[in-house]
Amino acid sequence: MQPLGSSCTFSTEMNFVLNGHGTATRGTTILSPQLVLEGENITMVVNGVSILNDVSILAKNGELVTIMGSSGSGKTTLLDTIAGRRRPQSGFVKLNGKLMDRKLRRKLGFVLQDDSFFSDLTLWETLYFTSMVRLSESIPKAEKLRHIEDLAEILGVKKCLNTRIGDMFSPGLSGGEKKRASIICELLTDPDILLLDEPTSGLDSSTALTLMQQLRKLADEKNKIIIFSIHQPSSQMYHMFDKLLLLAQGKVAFFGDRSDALPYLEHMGFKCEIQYNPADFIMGILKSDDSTIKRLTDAASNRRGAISMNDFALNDKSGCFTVSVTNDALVMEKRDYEVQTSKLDSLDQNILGETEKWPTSFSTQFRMLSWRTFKVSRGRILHVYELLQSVILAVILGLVFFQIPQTMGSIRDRMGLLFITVTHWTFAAAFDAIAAFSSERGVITKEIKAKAYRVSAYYLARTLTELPLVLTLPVFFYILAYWMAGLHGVPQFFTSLLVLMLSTLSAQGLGYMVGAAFMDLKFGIFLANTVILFALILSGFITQTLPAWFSWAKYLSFIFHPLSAMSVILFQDMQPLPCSTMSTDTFPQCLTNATVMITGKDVLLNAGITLPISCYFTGLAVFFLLFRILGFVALRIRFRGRK
Ligand SMILES: Nc1ncnc2c1ncn2[C@@H]1O[C@H](COP(=O)(O)OP(=O)(O)OP(=O)(O)O)[C@@H](O)[C@H]1O
Repeated sequence: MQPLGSSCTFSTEMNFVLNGHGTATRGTTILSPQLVLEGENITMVVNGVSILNDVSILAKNGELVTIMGSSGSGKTTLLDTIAGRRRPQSGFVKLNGKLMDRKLRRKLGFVLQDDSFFSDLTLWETLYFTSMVRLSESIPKAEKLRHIEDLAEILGVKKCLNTRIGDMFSPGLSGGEKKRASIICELLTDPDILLLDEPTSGLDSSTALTLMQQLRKLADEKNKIIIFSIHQPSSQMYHMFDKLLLLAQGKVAFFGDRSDALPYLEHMGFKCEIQYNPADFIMGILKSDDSTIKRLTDAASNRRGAISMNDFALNDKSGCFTVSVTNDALVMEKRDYEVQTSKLDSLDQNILGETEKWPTSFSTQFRMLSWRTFKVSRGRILHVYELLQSVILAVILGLVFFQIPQTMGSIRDRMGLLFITVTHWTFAAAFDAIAAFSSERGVITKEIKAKAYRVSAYYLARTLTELPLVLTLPVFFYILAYWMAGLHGVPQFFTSLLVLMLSTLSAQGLGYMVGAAFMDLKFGIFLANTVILFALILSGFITQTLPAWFSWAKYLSFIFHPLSAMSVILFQDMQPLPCSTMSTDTFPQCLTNATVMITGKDVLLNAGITLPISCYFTGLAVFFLLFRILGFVALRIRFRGRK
């Protein structure tokens, strides 16, 4: 007798039950496949190396389809291709005969091998965000919350709902709990198809078995298509699978019912002794020498051809069909594929439904992303170390420049204080934004690729939510440093603080731009460092001896504008100061007339600050907007949607 879940689920001898929603459930087994997922002759070549070669796979409702193969055989690449994360050179992925597109991919959940989360969020917060953003707004909130509880219960993580996800620096959930958390994240959206890349890796054998039982239950009770890769399933797990796809060196070595795998391999000369774990036995074969692999993959490929030639597969649309050994089995397969292949085109494509472009509205996405950004960024930007650094640096600066006297000799000191302040917050804000993009890369890439939300909602939520956070420490710093240094004038304090805030936000915008464009921490830091140093050199505060033909370049420095604006604010109304012996180099007029008074205008002219303050504010605003707009463009290009 065929085990439950084999391709004989089509057999009329079995007991079929359709539930009230028209979805077939296994009571329990399906009469006809409502959903058939086909991967058809998929070939993937990267840098001239063939990673997948003419691989086909087919799965129907209620099936657990397992991809096995040694490391590097192409399992992840195949799952990525089915999920639409990678585009094959040739071949297609279809659902009910319809090419998978962005909308159909909504029916699909993908649990990655190394899933990424925000480590500072609790499991509940992670699941809450997912359900609020990825589940339709027509579902009441209470129902979404119940759904979270139910899934947490089913997958055995209810007790750790309030535990932080954690990371290598501050542990939280265990590896197995994280794995189950990522499965719940995907299950929350109730996908018809669930892809899992090595869901049992890193789990102990009993947790792995429990997880497999849960997946089996999902396939049986919720009638889902579940396709996953696995390395070393136990014998007990192996017998839960419906279909097996064996991959070796990117080629199919076998695809068919799990129950047919061992007879087929025996037919090919590999007999599995009764005491062996079949999975270990199969993995052993898949790690054989090149000639054995070639024999297996050629045989699998020829057999497909032979069956086609014999017209067993009829109009085989999938290009993949169960290879069986005995004549009886072939007859059985023929009947299956008659049903399957003839139905692929005629399958009710209405079952695919009209999927909304986005699961939730822009405002919901924005609200939830802001909620999450605030929780995640608050801990990062206002971290106790950052706070300590700001206080210590402000106090040191305040002490070094303590109550600077209003003399000619101190003009340079005051400029130095401004320079240090603006430079420090420029580096801090830019690097923080780059580091944040780099650390979030995994999560947002996964979510945006899954079309969970719009890039614009993410970017807007990110930039607006982080705005007050990123300004908190500079404001705090400036209050301490300004008043300790004795830079007098309340209006001057507030206006110069405004400039510092705008300057910090421009630098953060630069970080967004670089971070979004590259998302590689090392390169991002290198690039931002180079740009900031270049801007500093051009700012006119390090050297004033730029060649005349190059003097315009200072306007391209986003640091020149805030430094100039702050200088205007602090020096233009300065009390005129008499020349001193130290000022003759700086102010030549002191040479000719020692009684001349140096005004704030002289100081500014001497520093090359000649324009009205409004021009510097305009320059600042231009950089503030430009960096942010370019950041958005970079992000859009990075996540340009596939149709
Ligand atoms: N972008 C890429 N550039 C070059 N080679 C790649 C690329 N992506 C995958 N490969 C190669 O393709 C092969 C298949 O990779 P894949 O990750 O699909 O294997 P796998 O079977 O999932 O392995 P594992 O079990 O170790 O996760 C590997 O040899 C890998 O190095």
